Amino acid sequence: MCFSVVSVVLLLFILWMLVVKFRRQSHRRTDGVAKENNKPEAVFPKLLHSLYKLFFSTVSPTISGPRSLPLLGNMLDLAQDHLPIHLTALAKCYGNIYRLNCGSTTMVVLNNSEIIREALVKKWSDFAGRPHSYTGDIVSRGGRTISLGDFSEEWKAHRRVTHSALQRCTTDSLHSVIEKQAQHLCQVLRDYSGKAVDLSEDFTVASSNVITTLTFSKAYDKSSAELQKLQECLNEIVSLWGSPWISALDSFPLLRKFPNPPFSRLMKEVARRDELIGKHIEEFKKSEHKEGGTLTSSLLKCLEPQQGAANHTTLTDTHVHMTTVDLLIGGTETIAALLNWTVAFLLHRPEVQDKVYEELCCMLDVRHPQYSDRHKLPYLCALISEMLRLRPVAPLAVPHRAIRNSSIAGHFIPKNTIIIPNLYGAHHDPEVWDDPYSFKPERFLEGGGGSLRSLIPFGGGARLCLGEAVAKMEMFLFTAYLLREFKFLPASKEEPLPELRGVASVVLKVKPYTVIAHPREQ
Ligand code: HEM
Repeated sequence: MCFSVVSVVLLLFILWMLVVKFRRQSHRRTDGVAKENNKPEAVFPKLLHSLYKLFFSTVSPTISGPRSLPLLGNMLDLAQDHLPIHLTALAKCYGNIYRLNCGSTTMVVLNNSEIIREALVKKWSDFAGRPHSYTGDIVSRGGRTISLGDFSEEWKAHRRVTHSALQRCTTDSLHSVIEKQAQHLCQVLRDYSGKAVDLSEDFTVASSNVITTLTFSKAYDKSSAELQKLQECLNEIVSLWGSPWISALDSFPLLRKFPNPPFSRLMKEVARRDELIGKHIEEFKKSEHKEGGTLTSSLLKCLEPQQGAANHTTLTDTHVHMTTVDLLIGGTETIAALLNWTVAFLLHRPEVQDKVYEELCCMLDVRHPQYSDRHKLPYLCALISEMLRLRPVAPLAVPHRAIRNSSIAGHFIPKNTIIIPNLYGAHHDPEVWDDPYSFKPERFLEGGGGSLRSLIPFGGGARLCLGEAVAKMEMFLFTAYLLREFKFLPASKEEPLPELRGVASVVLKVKPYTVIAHPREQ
């Protein structure tokens, strides 16, 4: 009863706002066509169209989905605390492709790797867009990040230039940068002298240092106030932006008129982020590394006018700034979360660590691991693949947008439909994976039945994770160094082992836990 009253009041309020909006719009227009529309009868078809969009989905009627409530649509589904698990459960009822409504937006959720591949890889040019959103524009300075920018000539130039700069760094220096961080991380763990600790911050510092070294030739100590400020601010932005309080503003514009403390915090953190990164770039421009082979120096060079080249790029200082944001956000919490998941799962199956350790000792003897050793270390590689399968740290990738009318799995998908690739669901599909919820690295050994083709933790197509090569090298070297040097033991016999469901926001993280890093005898 109470719910119905609230719904009716909200509906009346929205109707009133729409009438006011259309009346204002029609008064503002002055051209001939607009004068036609000034007639009150032209306002109402538009009003009806908006209401129609609000209530009814326009995707193929053959795509089913959970019941959509008046006005709220499927907001309650989208506000679930572990969205990837909830979306995967919905796939059991509605199939591998289903629809959700949110305000006037229609979303199509894809839950199996073949369907995801069809949209992201085979039909990449139809689905390479990103949704335009009010809050996304605030976080990305009007869509000027690679991750949130829509598919356009400017975005393509931005991605191309960053991709080549990253490739150059990967060839020239990435291996030694990661090795240095892996050795430093091992030293930090040795210094704990067998104490039970939460390692998540150490993993964050190590992965963040890889990115700051690549971009600015700078690495930080865990105690650095500068690093702490930056990490705090980026984490806060990611977690606030993933919260339903903020996403609701994209689907229900009227809510922007009301006070929203999480949104005010988001604005404050974005301003703080821009101040911190801006300071870094200005310091870098003055430093001796300016001419060196870092990613930022390559990007800054692209902005300089080339002799004889007419307007060679549309990129600006803002793009360089936002590339740093993209790489720091994309490249820090993902790797840290995956390392943290790996240790958590290894505590549940300690014999896996022993097998990796034996393989490392047998193949490398006393030598440090190199990325080129990966072909000799199948068990270690199987462990990494299994972690990427079980806990894809970007479980719902980043939403895509259909930039033209298209189809997926034979269903009509109109332009502007939002596509959610449920990578978590695809990696737990019982049709593809035997015993999908169990931690079994052996499935990726020869004859184990695990399908590398169905493993899509980095997405695919035009929007394939830009840091895939960096991430693979980091995962390999960090895991090899850690498992070579330490045996991870539970904090105590009394404490329960880490909980493995995790907390899902933009990044899927394990809940905090403590662990003992016991040094192996060398
Ligand atoms: C295990 C680690 C990682 C995983 C699982 C991962 C996964 C993903 C996924 C699923 C996407 C979205 C793809 C899509 O929209 O279809 C993505 C995008 C992106 N990732 Fe990663 N990522 C990882 C590490 C990194 C690293 C280390 C960097 C930077 C060095 C990075 C930078 C980016 C960027 C810039 C994008 C946006 C690409 C675009 O929109 O064109 N990621 N990542």
